Amino acid sequence: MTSRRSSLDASAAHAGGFFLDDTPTEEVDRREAVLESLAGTVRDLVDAAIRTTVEDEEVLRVRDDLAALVARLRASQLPGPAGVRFNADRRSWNWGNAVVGAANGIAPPLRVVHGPDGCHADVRLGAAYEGPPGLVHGGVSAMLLDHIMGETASGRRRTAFTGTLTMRYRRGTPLGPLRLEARVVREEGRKIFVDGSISDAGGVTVEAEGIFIQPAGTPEFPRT
Ligand SMILES: CCCCCCCC(=O)SCCNC(=O)CCNC(=O)[C@H](O)C(C)(C)COP(=O)(O)OP(=O)(O)OC[C@H]1O[C@@H](n2cnc3c(N)ncnc32)[C@H](O)[C@@H]1OP(=O)(O)O
Repeated sequence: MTSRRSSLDASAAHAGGFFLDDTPTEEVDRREAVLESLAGTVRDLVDAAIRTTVEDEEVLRVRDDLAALVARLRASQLPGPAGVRFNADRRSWNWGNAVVGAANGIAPPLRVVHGPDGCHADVRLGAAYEGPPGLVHGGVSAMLLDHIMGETASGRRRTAFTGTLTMRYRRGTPLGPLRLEARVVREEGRKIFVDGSISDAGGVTVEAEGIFIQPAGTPEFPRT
């Protein structure tokens, strides 16, 4: 069994909530791809577990097989959550993040695209995100908007925490392909006002307004 502590345990410096890590970008990219492939299978597992109709005995056998696989991954673990890290190239990674974490099988995951006028992301939500029958859970919609709006406020250069997030659910958001959009409306000192929305093929289903705050004393910190 190989153990992989390396520099992922290092936290020699700290900038705007990000921890400096001396892992080279090439190794970060390689490891991220490996964890991402595992998370994809975990996501598939969650969907399969929700929708399975196999007999009880088979469900229990699969449970036991999975417990053995969990024990293999537990053979070497970080002491706590994955956190947010960056290296000397300013490559940042947050593999456990609830919305975009590459290693997080319960993250959709959202792939946020930064553009000149804000951010957008295309995502397909399946059975694991259901609230009302066939529709996205309202809390999931809020979580995804919170993230993309927060990333829009941060603009990959500063830390911005959600202060207030106001949601307007205009109609049910169907499971399936969706688009999220967010843009900065205005800034007042450390306050960044952001609008966001979720749309399906028929138009906007959810609108949100948020006030994101740059915590006092956090430096600007450009990153990729
Ligand atoms: C790159 C990754 C992006 C990820 C995006 C994900 C976004 C998230 O989920 S963040 C997690 C959820 N949010 C949190 O946990 C935040 C918890 N709250 C806090 O940390 C603090 O209350 C924080 C940072 C919001 C404000 O703290 P602080 O910097 O001390 O604020 P403070 O100095 O009192 O106020 C500064 C200004 O903001 C305003 N303000 C403070 N809190 C709020 C609030 N909750 N809502 C609206 N405005 C607020 C104040 O009125 C003040 O305005 P003005 O300058 O006009 O008087």
